[in-house]
Amino acid sequence: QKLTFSLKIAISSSLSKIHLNVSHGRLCASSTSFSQRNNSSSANLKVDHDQTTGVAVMHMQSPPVNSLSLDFLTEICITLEKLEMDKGCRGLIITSSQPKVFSAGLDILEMYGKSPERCGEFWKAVQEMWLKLYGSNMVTIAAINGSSPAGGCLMSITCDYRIMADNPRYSIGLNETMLGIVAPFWFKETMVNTVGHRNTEISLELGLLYKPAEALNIGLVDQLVPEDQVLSAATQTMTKWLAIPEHARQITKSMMRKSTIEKLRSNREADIQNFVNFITKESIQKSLRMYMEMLKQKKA
Ligand SMILES: CC/C=C\CCC/C=C/C(=O)SCCNC(=O)CCNC(=O)[C@H](O)C(C)(C)COP(=O)(O)OP(=O)(O)OC[C@H]1O[C@@H](n2cnc3c(N)ncnc32)[C@H](O)[C@@H]1OP(=O)(O)O
Repeated sequence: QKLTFSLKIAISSSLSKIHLNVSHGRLCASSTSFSQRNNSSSANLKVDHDQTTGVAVMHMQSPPVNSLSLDFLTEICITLEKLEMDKGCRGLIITSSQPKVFSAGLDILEMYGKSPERCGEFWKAVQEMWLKLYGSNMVTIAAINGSSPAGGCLMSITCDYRIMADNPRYSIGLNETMLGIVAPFWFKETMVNTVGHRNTEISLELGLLYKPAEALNIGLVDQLVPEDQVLSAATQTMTKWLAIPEHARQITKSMMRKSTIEKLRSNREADIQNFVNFITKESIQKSLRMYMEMLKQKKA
């Protein structure tokens, strides 16, 4: 199974290279389509692709809380790759089918008690998801219909636009320090690019999770809507973004993001090594164990 996932990531990476050569200025006409149905027991994603609008909605449905495991990340990467290659898909909305949670972030169990090799494979998949999403030529909108801590927040801020359910029970933020771990430079830079240096400094050092109104106030999300309108608001916003001349929007996006992307692209191996060395430390493993116990206690 491990080999299969490595292979999938490898295929996915090479497709990405092909894509980079052909993606700018692609035509908008819809000729091909990709659809993924939720009728397989292994599928944690449902993709509804409306070929008439060119918009795909990716519903995350990995119970209980859409935590990003290696399997789930691999599934997301393959789906992103297929949609990116599909000329008929110009916009992507990411949302959750799980109640109350957009995504609980990286799967803590992937970082606890695992071999260095497995940790490395996991981190490569995290990088891959970020590279695909942050560098996507599609218009990407996060329809955040639940809590979105850490990796869930990262996923949201890699999108072009964020719409969150106006429910004070939900929160969003890069809370890594609360787990005794450190958001790597590319998490940090994505956050700086979203809310600025000072907000990021406070937010990351304190591991803050923001209520929707606070998140709107610092620009971590762009819009709040009633919970039952998150998807419709995302669809409306998508229409506006898709009305902009495509090549101009794509080049502008690339100009804004390419230095951050390039920094990770040219340092992937070192970044993996850094993660593995850090996460496998005895003291960090202890912090993760305590955090997981705290999560269980909170439930009891
Ligand atoms: C050099 C770089 C080094 C390191 C960089 C690493 C960067 C890490 C990034 C991350 O994303 S770390 C993950 C951080 N995530 C969190 O802190 C979220 C923790 N979860 C929660 O706060 C809540 O679960 C919730 C998302 C708000 C949902 O709350 P709810 O009450 O609805 O559910 P509950 O808490 O009962 O959880 C259900 C079930 O799921 C398990 N769970 C929750 N989150 C995770 C997770 N991220 N990974 C794995 N498992 C998770 C939780 O323990 C429960 O399990 P149980 O049913 O078996 O008890």
